[in-house]
Amino acid sequence: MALKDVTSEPLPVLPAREDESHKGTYGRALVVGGSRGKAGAAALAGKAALRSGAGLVTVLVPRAIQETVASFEPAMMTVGLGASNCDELLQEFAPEIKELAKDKNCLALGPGLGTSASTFRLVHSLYHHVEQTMVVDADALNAMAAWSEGLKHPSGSRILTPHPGEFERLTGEPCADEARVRAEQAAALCRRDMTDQTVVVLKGHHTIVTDGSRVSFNQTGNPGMATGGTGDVLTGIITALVAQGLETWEAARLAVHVHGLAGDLAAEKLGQVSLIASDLLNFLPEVFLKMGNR
Ligand SMILES: NC(=O)C1=CN([C@@H]2O[C@H](COP(=O)(O)OP(=O)(O)OC[C@H]3O[C@@H](n4cnc5c(N)ncnc54)[C@H](OP(=O)(O)O)[C@@H]3O)[C@@H](O)[C@H]2O)[C@@H](O)CC1
Ligand SMILES: Nc1ncnc2c1ncn2[C@@H]1O[C@H](COP(=O)(O)OP(=O)(O)O)[C@@H](O)[C@H]1O
Ligand SMILES: [Mg+2]
Repeated sequence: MALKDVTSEPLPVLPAREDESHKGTYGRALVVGGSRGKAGAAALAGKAALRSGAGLVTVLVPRAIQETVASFEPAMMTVGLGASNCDELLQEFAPEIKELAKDKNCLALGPGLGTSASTFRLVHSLYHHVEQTMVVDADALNAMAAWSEGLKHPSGSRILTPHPGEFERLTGEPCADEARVRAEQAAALCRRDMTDQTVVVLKGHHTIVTDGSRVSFNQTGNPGMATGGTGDVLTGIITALVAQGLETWEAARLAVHVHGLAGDLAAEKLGQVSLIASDLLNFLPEVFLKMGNR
Protein backbone atom coordinates (compact mmCIF):
# COMPACT_ATOMS: atom_id res chain seq x y z
CA MET A 1 0.00 0.00 0.00
CA ALA A 2 1.40 3.40 -0.98
CA LEU A 3 1.87 5.75 1.94
CA LYS A 4 0.28 9.16 1.27
CA ASP A 5 2.33 12.12 2.50
CA VAL A 6 -0.14 14.65 3.96
CA THR A 7 2.44 16.88 5.67
CA SER A 8 1.26 19.96 3.76
CA GLU A 9 -2.45 19.40 4.50
CA PRO A 10 -4.02 21.69 7.15
CA LEU A 11 -3.60 20.61 10.75
CA PRO A 12 -6.64 19.51 12.73
CA VAL A 13 -8.02 22.15 15.12
CA LEU A 14 -9.21 21.94 18.67
CA PRO A 15 -12.86 23.10 18.64
CA ALA A 16 -13.71 26.37 20.40
CA ARG A 17 -15.08 26.01 23.93
CA GLU A 18 -18.84 26.51 24.20
CA ASP A 19 -20.11 28.94 26.85
CA GLU A 20 -22.50 26.30 28.18
CA SER A 21 -19.80 23.70 28.80
CA HIS A 22 -18.25 22.23 31.93
CA LYS A 23 -15.19 20.18 32.85
CA GLY A 24 -16.93 16.94 31.85
CA THR A 25 -17.29 18.33 28.33
CA TYR A 26 -13.51 18.30 27.91
CA GLY A 27 -12.93 14.74 28.93
CA ARG A 28 -11.46 12.66 31.69
CA ALA A 29 -7.86 11.55 31.26
CA LEU A 30 -6.03 8.88 33.24
CA VAL A 31 -2.23 8.68 33.28
CA VAL A 32 -0.92 5.32 34.51
CA GLY A 33 2.81 5.35 35.23
CA GLY A 34 5.52 6.41 37.63
CA SER A 35 7.80 4.45 39.92
CA ARG A 36 10.28 5.43 42.63
CA GLY A 37 12.89 7.61 40.94
CA LYS A 38 10.61 8.30 37.96
CA ALA A 39 7.71 10.11 39.60
CA GLY A 40 8.44 13.10 37.37
CA ALA A 41 7.56 11.27 34.16
CA ALA A 42 3.97 10.63 35.32
CA ALA A 43 3.66 14.15 36.72
CA LEU A 44 4.88 15.74 33.49
CA ALA A 45 2.37 13.73 31.45
CA GLY A 46 -0.45 14.62 33.84
CA LYS A 47 0.31 18.33 33.92
CA ALA A 48 0.73 18.41 30.13
CA ALA A 49 -2.76 16.88 29.82
CA LEU A 50 -4.18 19.65 32.02
CA ARG A 51 -2.36 22.39 30.08
CA SER A 52 -3.70 20.86 26.85
CA GLY A 53 -7.31 21.23 27.90
CA ALA A 54 -8.44 17.93 29.41
CA GLY A 55 -11.30 18.62 31.84
CA LEU A 56 -10.19 16.24 34.59
CA VAL A 57 -6.83 14.55 34.92
CA THR A 58 -6.03 11.70 37.28
CA VAL A 59 -2.52 10.34 37.66
CA LEU A 60 -2.40 6.76 38.93
CA VAL A 61 0.91 5.78 40.53
CA PRO A 62 2.34 3.38 43.14
CA ARG A 63 1.45 4.57 46.65
CA ALA A 64 5.04 5.38 47.67
CA ILE A 65 5.26 8.25 45.17
CA GLN A 66 1.67 9.51 45.31
CA GLU A 67 2.38 12.51 47.55
CA THR A 68 5.39 13.49 45.44
CA VAL A 69 3.36 13.38 42.24
CA ALA A 70 0.45 15.24 43.83
CA SER A 71 2.81 17.98 45.01
CA PHE A 72 3.81 18.86 41.44
CA GLU A 73 0.40 20.27 40.60
CA PRO A 74 -2.67 20.74 42.81
CA ALA A 75 -5.09 20.68 39.87
CA MET A 76 -4.08 17.08 39.17
CA MET A 77 -5.93 14.30 40.99
CA THR A 78 -3.89 11.30 42.06
CA VAL A 79 -4.60 7.69 42.97
CA GLY A 80 -1.94 5.66 44.80
CA LEU A 81 -2.11 1.88 44.64
CA GLY A 82 -0.52 -0.76 46.86
CA ALA A 83 0.90 -0.58 50.38
CA SER A 84 2.61 2.56 51.67
CA ASN A 85 6.03 1.30 50.53
CA CYS A 86 4.82 0.16 47.09
CA ASP A 87 7.15 1.81 44.57
CA GLU A 88 5.97 0.35 41.25
CA LEU A 89 2.66 -0.66 39.70
CA LEU A 90 2.15 -4.44 39.72
CA GLN A 91 0.09 -7.02 37.87
CA GLU A 92 -2.27 -7.50 40.81
CA PHE A 93 -3.53 -3.91 40.39
CA ALA A 94 -5.04 -4.67 36.97
CA PRO A 95 -8.68 -5.11 38.12
CA GLU A 96 -8.61 -1.84 40.08
CA ILE A 97 -7.06 0.08 37.19
CA LYS A 98 -9.60 -1.36 34.73
CA GLU A 99 -12.37 -0.21 37.05
CA LEU A 100 -10.88 3.31 37.26
CA ALA A 101 -10.52 3.39 33.47
CA LYS A 102 -14.23 2.82 32.90
CA ASP A 103 -15.36 6.44 33.04
CA LYS A 104 -12.27 7.86 31.34
CA ASN A 105 -12.11 9.10 27.75
CA CYS A 106 -8.43 8.34 27.27
CA LEU A 107 -5.57 6.61 29.09
CA ALA A 108 -1.82 7.17 28.91
CA LEU A 109 0.22 4.14 29.88
CA GLY A 110 3.96 3.98 30.44
CA PRO A 111 5.81 7.14 31.50
CA GLY A 112 8.19 6.18 34.30
CA LEU A 113 6.36 2.89 34.84
CA GLY A 114 9.41 0.65 35.33
CA THR A 115 10.46 -2.64 33.84
CA SER A 116 9.81 -5.42 36.36
CA ALA A 117 8.18 -8.64 35.13
CA SER A 118 5.06 -7.91 37.15
CA THR A 119 4.77 -4.39 35.73
CA PHE A 120 5.13 -5.81 32.22
CA ARG A 121 2.29 -8.28 32.91
CA LEU A 122 0.14 -5.38 34.10
CA VAL A 123 0.80 -3.58 30.80
CA HIS A 124 -0.22 -6.65 28.77
CA SER A 125 -3.42 -6.98 30.69
CA LEU A 126 -4.38 -3.31 30.25
CA TYR A 127 -3.35 -3.23 26.57
CA HIS A 128 -5.55 -6.22 25.82
CA HIS A 129 -8.54 -5.46 28.04
CA VAL A 130 -9.08 -1.71 28.32
CA GLU A 131 -11.46 -0.49 25.62
CA GLN A 132 -10.66 3.19 25.92
CA THR A 133 -8.20 4.80 23.56
CA MET A 134 -4.73 4.41 25.03
CA VAL A 135 -1.49 6.26 24.42
CA VAL A 136 1.22 3.63 24.84
CA ASP A 137 4.62 5.11 25.67
CA ALA A 138 8.00 4.44 27.30
CA ASP A 139 8.06 1.34 29.55
CA ALA A 140 4.65 0.24 28.25
CA LEU A 141 6.28 -0.05 24.82
CA ASN A 142 9.16 -1.97 26.38
CA ALA A 143 6.63 -4.32 27.97
CA MET A 144 4.93 -4.91 24.63
CA ALA A 145 8.32 -5.51 22.99
CA ALA A 146 9.03 -8.25 25.52
CA TRP A 147 5.77 -10.01 24.68
CA SER A 148 5.95 -12.76 22.07
CA GLU A 149 2.46 -11.97 20.72
CA GLY A 150 3.63 -8.42 20.03
CA LEU A 151 0.96 -5.78 19.72
CA LYS A 152 -1.82 -8.00 18.41
CA HIS A 153 -5.41 -7.80 19.65
CA PRO A 154 -5.70 -4.50 21.49
CA SER A 155 -9.24 -4.00 22.74
CA GLY A 156 -9.40 -0.36 21.65
CA SER A 157 -7.60 2.31 19.64
CA ARG A 158 -3.92 2.65 20.42
CA ILE A 159 -1.43 5.45 19.79
CA LEU A 160 2.13 4.18 20.09
CA THR A 161 4.81 6.82 20.71
CA PRO A 162 8.25 5.17 20.43
CA HIS A 163 11.56 6.97 20.16
CA PRO A 164 13.97 5.17 17.83
CA GLY A 165 15.39 3.04 20.68
CA GLU A 166 11.91 1.86 21.67
CA PHE A 167 11.01 1.35 18.01
CA GLU A 168 13.97 -0.97 17.58
CA ARG A 169 12.96 -2.96 20.66
CA LEU A 170 9.42 -3.30 19.31
CA THR A 171 10.29 -4.30 15.77
CA GLY A 172 13.77 -5.76 16.06
CA GLU A 173 15.00 -3.40 13.34
CA PRO A 174 16.91 -0.13 13.67
CA CYS A 175 15.31 3.02 12.28
CA ALA A 176 16.61 4.00 8.86
CA ASP A 177 18.34 7.37 8.53
CA GLU A 178 16.33 8.39 5.48
CA ALA A 179 12.97 9.97 6.45
CA ARG A 180 10.88 8.28 3.77
CA VAL A 181 12.24 4.82 4.62
CA ARG A 182 11.71 5.51 8.31
CA ALA A 183 8.10 6.46 7.59
CA GLU A 184 7.59 3.16 5.74
CA GLN A 185 9.00 1.33 8.77
CA ALA A 186 6.57 3.13 11.10
CA ALA A 187 3.65 2.42 8.75
CA ALA A 188 4.64 -1.24 8.60
CA LEU A 189 4.47 -1.41 12.40
CA CYS A 190 1.03 0.17 12.24
CA ARG A 191 -0.23 -2.36 9.72
CA ARG A 192 1.53 -5.38 11.16
CA ASP A 193 -0.38 -6.34 14.22
CA MET A 194 -3.10 -3.88 14.86
CA THR A 195 -6.48 -2.41 14.05
CA ASP A 196 -7.50 0.43 11.72
CA GLN A 197 -7.50 2.71 14.72
CA THR A 198 -3.79 2.40 15.49
CA VAL A 199 -1.47 5.36 15.04
CA VAL A 200 2.30 5.30 15.37
CA VAL A 201 4.23 8.41 16.39
CA LEU A 202 7.91 7.75 15.70
CA LYS A 203 9.69 10.52 17.58
CA GLY A 204 12.80 12.45 16.65
CA HIS A 205 13.65 15.50 14.56
CA HIS A 206 10.61 15.76 12.19
CA THR A 207 8.59 13.22 14.18
CA ILE A 208 6.63 10.86 11.95
CA VAL A 209 2.89 10.35 12.49
CA THR A 210 1.27 7.52 10.53
CA ASP A 211 -1.89 5.45 10.55
CA GLY A 212 -0.52 2.96 8.04
CA SER A 213 -1.94 4.69 4.97
CA ARG A 214 -1.11 8.36 5.65
CA VAL A 215 2.07 9.95 6.95
CA SER A 216 2.82 13.42 8.24
CA PHE A 217 6.30 14.76 9.04
CA ASN A 218 6.19 17.26 11.89
CA GLN A 219 7.71 20.66 11.11
CA THR A 220 8.14 22.08 14.62
CA GLY A 221 10.65 21.30 17.37
CA ASN A 222 14.38 21.67 17.87
CA PRO A 223 17.36 19.86 19.46
CA GLY A 224 16.79 21.76 22.72
CA MET A 225 14.05 19.18 23.21
CA ALA A 226 16.61 16.40 23.42
CA THR A 227 16.33 16.35 27.22
CA GLY A 228 14.71 13.87 29.63
CA GLY A 229 10.96 14.13 30.05
CA THR A 230 9.95 15.92 26.83
CA GLY A 231 8.43 12.69 25.49
CA ASP A 232 6.39 12.32 28.68
CA VAL A 233 4.98 15.80 28.01
CA LEU A 234 4.01 14.75 24.47
CA THR A 235 2.15 11.74 25.87
CA GLY A 236 0.08 14.03 28.09
CA ILE A 237 -0.75 16.37 25.20
CA ILE A 238 -1.97 13.54 22.94
CA THR A 239 -4.04 12.10 25.80
CA ALA A 240 -5.76 15.44 26.41
CA LEU A 241 -6.63 15.94 22.74
CA VAL A 242 -8.17 12.45 22.53
CA ALA A 243 -10.06 13.12 25.79
CA GLN A 244 -11.49 16.25 24.14
CA GLY A 245 -12.87 14.23 21.27
CA LEU A 246 -10.27 14.33 18.51
CA GLU A 247 -9.76 11.08 16.59
CA THR A 248 -6.48 9.27 17.16
CA TRP A 249 -4.86 10.45 13.92
CA GLU A 250 -5.95 14.07 14.42
CA ALA A 251 -4.94 14.09 18.07
CA ALA A 252 -1.50 12.66 17.36
CA ARG A 253 -0.82 15.02 14.45
CA LEU A 254 -1.96 18.14 16.30
CA ALA A 255 -0.23 17.16 19.55
CA VAL A 256 3.12 16.62 17.87
CA HIS A 257 2.86 20.06 16.25
CA VAL A 258 1.81 21.73 19.51
CA HIS A 259 4.61 20.00 21.44
CA GLY A 260 7.27 21.09 18.93
CA LEU A 261 5.95 24.65 18.87
CA ALA A 262 6.10 24.81 22.68
CA GLY A 263 9.72 23.68 22.31
CA ASP A 264 10.42 26.37 19.72
CA LEU A 265 8.90 29.15 21.85
CA ALA A 266 10.76 27.87 24.91
CA ALA A 267 14.05 27.77 22.99
CA GLU A 268 13.52 31.35 21.75
CA LYS A 269 13.17 32.59 25.32
CA LEU A 270 15.49 30.25 27.22
CA GLY A 271 17.88 28.86 24.63
CA GLN A 272 18.20 25.25 23.53
CA VAL A 273 20.92 24.47 26.08
CA SER A 274 18.88 25.36 29.15
CA LEU A 275 15.49 24.11 27.94
CA ILE A 276 14.04 21.38 30.20
CA ALA A 277 10.87 19.34 29.87
CA SER A 278 8.88 21.30 32.46
CA ASP A 279 9.49 24.49 30.43
CA LEU A 280 7.32 23.02 27.68
CA LEU A 281 4.38 23.04 30.09
CA ASN A 282 4.80 26.78 30.61
CA PHE A 283 4.76 27.52 26.87
CA LEU A 284 1.68 25.42 26.04
CA PRO A 285 -0.72 28.32 26.83
CA GLU A 286 1.04 30.55 24.28
CA VAL A 287 0.89 27.76 21.69
CA PHE A 288 -2.86 27.28 21.99
CA LEU A 289 -3.43 31.06 21.86
CA LYS A 290 -1.20 31.32 18.79
CA MET A 291 -3.21 28.57 17.13
CA GLY A 292 -6.44 30.51 17.51
CA ASN A 293 -7.87 28.88 20.61
CA ARG A 294 -9.23 31.40 23.10
N1 LIG B 1 11.92 12.71 35.02
C1 LIG B 1 11.59 11.44 34.83
O1 LIG B 1 10.99 10.79 35.69
C2 LIG B 1 11.97 10.80 33.55
C3 LIG B 1 11.65 9.49 33.34
N2 LIG B 1 11.83 8.87 32.16
C4 LIG B 1 11.38 7.49 32.05
O2 LIG B 1 12.50 6.68 32.07
C5 LIG B 1 12.20 5.43 31.46
C6 LIG B 1 13.24 5.09 30.43
O3 LIG B 1 13.08 5.89 29.26
P1 LIG B 1 14.30 6.32 28.35
O4 LIG B 1 13.72 6.72 27.04
O5 LIG B 1 15.08 7.35 29.07
O6 LIG B 1 15.22 5.05 28.23
P2 LIG B 1 15.17 3.78 27.30
O7 LIG B 1 13.80 3.22 27.12
O8 LIG B 1 16.18 2.83 27.80
O9 LIG B 1 15.64 4.34 25.87
C7 LIG B 1 16.93 4.85 25.66
C8 LIG B 1 17.68 3.89 24.76
O10 LIG B 1 17.19 4.05 23.42
C9 LIG B 1 18.25 4.47 22.59
N3 LIG B 1 17.90 5.45 21.56
C10 LIG B 1 18.21 5.41 20.26
N4 LIG B 1 17.75 6.44 19.60
C11 LIG B 1 17.15 7.22 20.50
C12 LIG B 1 16.49 8.46 20.39
N5 LIG B 1 16.38 9.13 19.25
N6 LIG B 1 15.94 8.98 21.51
C13 LIG B 1 16.07 8.35 22.69
N7 LIG B 1 16.71 7.16 22.83
C14 LIG B 1 17.23 6.60 21.74
C15 LIG B 1 19.27 5.05 23.52
O11 LIG B 1 20.47 5.02 22.87
P3 LIG B 1 21.78 5.89 23.37
O12 LIG B 1 21.27 7.05 24.18
O13 LIG B 1 22.52 4.92 24.20
O14 LIG B 1 22.42 6.29 22.11
C16 LIG B 1 19.14 4.18 24.74
O15 LIG B 1 19.84 2.95 24.56
C17 LIG B 1 10.78 5.60 30.87
O16 LIG B 1 9.84 5.07 31.78
C18 LIG B 1 10.62 7.08 30.80
O17 LIG B 1 9.25 7.49 30.84
C19 LIG B 1 12.39 9.56 31.02
O18 LIG B 1 11.28 10.02 30.29
C20 LIG B 1 13.30 10.71 31.45
C21 LIG B 1 12.66 11.60 32.49
N1 LIG C 1 16.75 16.91 17.79
C1 LIG C 1 15.44 17.00 18.03
N2 LIG C 1 14.63 17.78 17.26
C2 LIG C 1 13.33 17.86 17.50
N3 LIG C 1 12.69 17.20 18.48
C3 LIG C 1 13.42 16.40 19.28
C4 LIG C 1 14.81 16.26 19.11
N4 LIG C 1 15.26 15.40 20.05
C5 LIG C 1 14.21 15.01 20.78
N5 LIG C 1 13.09 15.62 20.31
C6 LIG C 1 11.72 15.39 20.81
O1 LIG C 1 11.73 15.22 22.22
C7 LIG C 1 10.91 14.13 22.61
C8 LIG C 1 11.77 13.07 23.30
O2 LIG C 1 10.96 11.96 23.67
P1 LIG C 1 11.57 10.75 24.50
O3 LIG C 1 12.83 10.28 23.88
O4 LIG C 1 10.47 9.80 24.71
O5 LIG C 1 11.94 11.49 25.88
P2 LIG C 1 11.63 11.11 27.40
O6 LIG C 1 11.33 9.63 27.46
O7 LIG C 1 12.88 11.46 28.12
O8 LIG C 1 10.46 11.90 27.85
C9 LIG C 1 10.25 13.63 21.32
O9 LIG C 1 8.99 14.22 21.15
C10 LIG C 1 11.20 14.09 20.23
O10 LIG C 1 10.57 14.29 18.99
MG1 LIG D 1 10.04 8.59 26.39
